[in-house]
Amino acid sequence: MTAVARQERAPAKLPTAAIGRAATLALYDELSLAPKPGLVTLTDSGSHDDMDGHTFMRSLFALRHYFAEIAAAGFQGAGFAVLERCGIDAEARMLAATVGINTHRGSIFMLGLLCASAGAVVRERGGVSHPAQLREALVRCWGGALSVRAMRTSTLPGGITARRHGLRSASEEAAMGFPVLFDTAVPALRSALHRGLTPQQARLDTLFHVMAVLDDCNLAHRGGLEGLCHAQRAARRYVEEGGAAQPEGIQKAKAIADDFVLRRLSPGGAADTLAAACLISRVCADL
Ligand SMILES: CC(C)(COP(=O)(O)OP(=O)(O)OC[C@H]1O[C@@H](n2cnc3c(N)ncnc32)[C@H](O[C@H]2O[C@H](COP(=O)(O)OP(=O)(O)OP(=O)(O)O)[C@@H](O)[C@H]2O)[C@@H]1O)[C@@H](O)C(=O)NCCC(=O)NCCS
Ligand SMILES: Nc1ncnc2[nH]cnc12
Repeated sequence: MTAVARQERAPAKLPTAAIGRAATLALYDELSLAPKPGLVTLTDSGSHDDMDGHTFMRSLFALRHYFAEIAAAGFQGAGFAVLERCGIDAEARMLAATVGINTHRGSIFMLGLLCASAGAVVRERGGVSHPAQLREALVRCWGGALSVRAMRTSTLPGGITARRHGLRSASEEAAMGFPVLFDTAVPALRSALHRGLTPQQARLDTLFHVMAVLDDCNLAHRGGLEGLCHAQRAARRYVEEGGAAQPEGIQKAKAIADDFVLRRLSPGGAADTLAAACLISRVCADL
């Protein structure tokens, strides 16, 4: 399709229930991707000894109404406190479903904010045509509150790790309008799909692009700065060598996955960012 034709395409009418469904499917897109370095897939637990594919499926099922609810809140122009309440309640449902295991806390936050942003764009325009509209709505509607929130002292592992090492936390990424998501993950996914990679290859390629640049607090929490730098170097090399499109793309990804398991590394923040890019590809008429 030409650029002009793309510009002229009207976004399809998108109800908030469809945004919620897209988020649930995006979490499944991420979970079902294999191989994945250190992360849980449907068939292996990666670097985790307390969760597997079933734990994630239970969590995903428990979250399915949350994403539609928070999209509806965004559609209604709700303030940040309402979104935060929805997120906290969803986190409680996740922990009940997984018996206390943190499967999706980062996704509840990140995909929740994106669903709310999609709801706001749908109210204003009827549908979402371009990823930039989501970023603009996020910053305009809740950017101020997110910046205030990012200055609070977190007592959670990710926040503590970010402070200790001077990294950009999940809250700070959100306050800045998710730069890694919009400037790295979405362009990587778009480019891979346009080059004709399969959806699985495109997601794998995107995951590595994200790992190469994200201050992933899960990696630093488990492996210190050394673990984070090791993972970023491995991802950069993989991308420079041709990523998932190279003939040995899957084998090399498997070798990196084995290395991460030996080191107990798990890029949970990159996994959330991949799921968020998959959500955007599902709700935007033009990716
Ligand atoms: C704002 C919150 C997200 C709090 O964040 P904070 O940074 O204070 O602390 P954590 O909750 O510990 O970390 C945030 C999670 O975000 C993911 N993440 C990590 N780095 C980044 C990054 N640079 N950018 C974006 N996202 C990032 C990551 O989530 C994923 O990993 C988790 C699983 O990993 P695992 O290794 O098993 O983790 P643990 O159990 O913690 O440790 P172990 O002992 O096992 O090693 C999983 O959650 C993934 O999704 C970080 O975990 C937020 O908590 C908050 O305020 N929530 C309530 C409000 C809300 O959700 N509102 C929504 C709308 S406003
Ligand atoms: N598949 C996965 N494995 C481990 N942590 C994650 N956080 C988000 N998705 C994950």
